Amino acid sequence: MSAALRLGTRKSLMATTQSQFVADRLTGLTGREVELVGVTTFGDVTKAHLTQLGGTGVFVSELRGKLVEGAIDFAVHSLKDLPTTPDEQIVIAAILPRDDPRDALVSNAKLADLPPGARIGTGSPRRVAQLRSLRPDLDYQPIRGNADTRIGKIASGEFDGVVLAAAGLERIGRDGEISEIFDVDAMVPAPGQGALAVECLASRTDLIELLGVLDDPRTRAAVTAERSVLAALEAGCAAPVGAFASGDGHILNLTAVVVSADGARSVRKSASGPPPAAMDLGRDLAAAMIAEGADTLMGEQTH
Ligand SMILES: NCc1[nH]cc(CCC(=O)O)c1CC(=O)O
Repeated sequence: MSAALRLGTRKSLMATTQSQFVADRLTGLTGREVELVGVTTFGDVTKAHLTQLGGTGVFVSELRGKLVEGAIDFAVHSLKDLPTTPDEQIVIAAILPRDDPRDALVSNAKLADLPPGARIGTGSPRRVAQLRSLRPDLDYQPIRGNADTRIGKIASGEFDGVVLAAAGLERIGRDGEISEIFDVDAMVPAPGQGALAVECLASRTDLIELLGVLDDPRTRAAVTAERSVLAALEAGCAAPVGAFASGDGHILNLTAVVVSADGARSVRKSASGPPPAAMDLGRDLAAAMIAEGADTLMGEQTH
């Protein structure tokens, strides 16, 4: 009997739910016991806006610190929250089969049926910009807190709707409150949205091999293309950049969009290629978008 593997997790409902899901799956596939270790991150306790903290990467870096200290063996992250710049000490040992990649509106009405001036909570420039191009007449306001806290601000009357990832809402059992799920063409998702990544130390070759049973090559190819767009645009998770890829294992179809803050202008492009060339597909698409002014549009963003 080997000792239980320690899985470090943030303590939010979404984080513990997805960590427990991965733990159960790993135990089911390998027989290895997994023990959850709760970690409080600075991003969980501060009241500052995430865009001011340098994005959701704050949640990631403290769990990586625990890996380096040896306090935990592996960690589960929403891939969307992982910076595209690699950390030499850390590897993504597995990317799980993707859940619903789409954005969803939690409200008592569909977006088209909300009255002019309705207050919509979302702090994501990508969501605000794309929502503005669908409904320029609504009032978009930043919102903080875990998904359950945000949804609570509808009942309290602070907001008429909030926009969140469908996958996250499903994980915390709040998908019943979704009034509309946006088609990926209307609201291009964030790179990596809906996919979970498992990280461990690059030096733990035994563990990397064990965790590899969780990996889904099709999801990995799709999110590699999406994240490659983001990296080539030199953008982070706070940028108004959407990228979504899907494929059948033989061909990968990638669409990416950069939207101006007011939602009025955008650069949007699609390309297809073989899954092993996912990285190049994303990089080349980003280059074509830059040639059409994508970086100028992004340069206009201010917080
Ligand atoms: N930035 C927070 C975050 N990171 C991952 C998800 C959702 C789950 C996922 O995309 O896997 C969320 C919440 C949201 O955007 O609604």
